[in-house]
Order: sequence, then structure tokens, then C-alpha cells
Amino acid sequence: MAASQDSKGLTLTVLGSGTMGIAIMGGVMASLAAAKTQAAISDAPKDTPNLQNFVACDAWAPAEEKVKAALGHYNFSLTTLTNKNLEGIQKGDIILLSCKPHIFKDILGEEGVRDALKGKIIVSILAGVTQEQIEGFLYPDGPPADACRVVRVMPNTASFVRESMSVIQTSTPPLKPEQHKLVEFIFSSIGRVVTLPPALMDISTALCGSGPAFFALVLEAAADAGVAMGLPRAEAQIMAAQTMRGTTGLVLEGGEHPAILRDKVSTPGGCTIGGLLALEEGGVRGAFSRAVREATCVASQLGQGVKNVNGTRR
Ligand SMILES: NC(=O)C1=CN([C@@H]2O[C@H](COP(=O)(O)OP(=O)(O)OC[C@H]3O[C@@H](n4cnc5c(N)ncnc54)[C@H](OP(=O)(O)O)[C@@H]3O)[C@@H](O)[C@H]2O)C=CC1
Ligand SMILES: O=C(O)[C@@H]1CCC=N1
Repeated sequence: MAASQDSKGLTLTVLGSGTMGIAIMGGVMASLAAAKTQAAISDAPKDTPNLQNFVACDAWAPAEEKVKAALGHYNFSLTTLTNKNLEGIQKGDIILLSCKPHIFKDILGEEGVRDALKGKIIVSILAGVTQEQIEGFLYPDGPPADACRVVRVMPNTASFVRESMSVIQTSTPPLKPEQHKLVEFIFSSIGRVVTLPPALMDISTALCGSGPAFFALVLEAAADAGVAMGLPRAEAQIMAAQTMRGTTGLVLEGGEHPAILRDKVSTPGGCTIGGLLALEEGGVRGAFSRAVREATCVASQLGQGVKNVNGTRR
């Protein structure tokens, strides 16, 4: 990590300031802002990395305004750059690779990038791109002593509201303690974290990365049903979303198994069992599970340059 940054704090540089780049910076900023407020009212010693600065890079000029509009109010040092990835990497201590998967070679292949990355950490959230692919591209002859470390993480878009489920891929060999601490700090500040081996990153991509879209479809269907039965749209959406949140609370905080939870809600002879049987008749369990498995297959191909990854299959 660059010692030169110590007095001004560490810098997170984001390469690709789209949905995820903004969501992650936003979540981290919200978390740091909350920690500042907490520190002001408590004397407890803090053992958190001194992350203070953010650099948002993109290839699309309007992204600068988008980033400022989404994050400007946090009052952190925020620099926006268009087509200046190298400058962003030079300024950063930890680099978040959040472009589309197939773009990574354009970014990391730019002259000077390998030098600028010396001793730093790249966190890649690219679906389907392995740690080996990135390392092999940067260091085709094997990593030099001052090589950067590449860490693969799969977060989700709920990072923005600090409710991400982020899967950090196990690093071999382990990261240096301060590097590990910084990666853990960033992702645990924007939600929950689990660490899993490389072979489980594609299913993690489907379940956690794509998951918000799948659950949003169910949520929307529930709200639609409410509207169909006469609820105003706004109330129907809040009711569906809060009910989904309550269910996840019972599982996450209450440790309830989903099958037991279903059973507890199903009063004998009541309406819930009637609704559940309609869902089973419609094959919702199979369709939902198939969606996650399909997304896993597609995710596994995203880094291979394979075309038509979403072409129809049996
Ligand atoms: N969306 C999600 O929920 C999740 C996405 N991911 C992964 O995160 C990554 C980003 O996804 P997402 O945020 O949805 O994608 P977006 O398209 O929203 O963001 C990517 C950004 O990178 C920009 N970009 C393109 N080329 C370059 C370049 N050469 N240098 C710098 N920036 C560039 C794009 O600009 P332009 O639009 O002009 O191409 C775009 O603004 C993907 O790899 C995806 O697999 C992981 C977990 C969840
Ligand atoms: O749809 C995608 O490919 C990305 C990866 C996970 C979520 N969005």
C-alpha cells in the first residue's frame, strides 16, 4: 500500500463507474460517514483503515456527472476522470475493477498500468473472469516480486444501501494482513461477507450478484397481485418489499429454516397453504432454481469471450 497516502488517507480507485462502481463507492462512503458520526460520540479506539479518497474512472464522459450526483453529498474527496484510467490507478491504493467483463484487457493493457499497479491490490468484481486470467494477462511470464495482488469478489447492487452479499474468493497465497484488512473492511462495510474457493465464484455470481434481479421479479409479482386485488400500487410495493425484508430477517437473524418458516405461516385449513400449493403447481421452485443454475452457466462463460452466452439451450 502506498505510504505516501498515509497523511491524506488511502484512496479507492474505481475503473468503470457504472451501476456497481457507484453502488460500492456509495456504500463505502455511507459507512465511513456513519463511522465518523459514531467516532464523534464515542471514545472507543478505532482499528479501521484510513480510507479517505475516491477516484471514479469511466470511458463515458457523462459518468462524471452521474457519479457526482449520486455521491457528491457525502463530502469525501472525490475525483472523476474520463478516459484516464492510468492516472486513476496511479492515484489509488486499492483498485476496483468494475467495467464489463470483456473490457478488462483494454484497461489493464494500457501502457504504464502494470508499473502503476506495483504493490497494490486490484479487486475484480467481473463476472466470469478468473483471478488467473487477470494475473496471466498482467504477468504472462509469472508475477515479479512487486506484482499487484488480484482479489476476486462478487458483491451485488445492494452495496449502495449497505446490504450487499459479497463473496470474497480465497486468496492463495494469503494477502498481507493490511491488504486483507482493507478488502474485508470495504466489503463488510457494505453488507455481509463470506469467503469461498475459486470453484464457487460462478454460483456466487448467480445467487448473489444476479440475485437482486431474481428477487425483484418475485417482489414485483407479489405487488402486481396486490394491485390486481385492489391495493394502490405504492402501498402494494411497500407491503411486498417489507414482507420480503421481514422474511429474510427471520432467516438471517432468527436462524429459521425456510421450510419451518413456511410451515409456521400455514395455518391448517388456511389461506397460506392454498397459496403455497398454487406456487408449487406453477413450478415456481423449479423455475427459480433453474434460473440460478442457468445464470451460473452463463456467468462461467462471460470471461471466455464466448459469444451468445444467453443463446437458448435445452
Ligand atoms: N450490475 C450488477 O448488479 C453486478 C455487476 N457485476 C459485475 O460488475 C461489472 C460492472 O457491471 P455494471 O456496473 O452493471 O456495468 P455498467 O455497464 O453499469 O458499468 C461499467 C462502466 O464501465 C465503463 N467502461 C467501459 N469501458 C471502460 C474503460 N475502458 N475504462 C473505464 N470504464 C469503462 C462503462 O461505460 P460504457 O457504458 O460507456 O461502456 C460503464 O459506465 C461487470 O463486470 C459485472 O459482471 C458484479 C456484481 C453485480
Ligand atoms: O448480469 C450480469 O452479468 C452481472 C453479473 C451479476 C449481476 N450482473
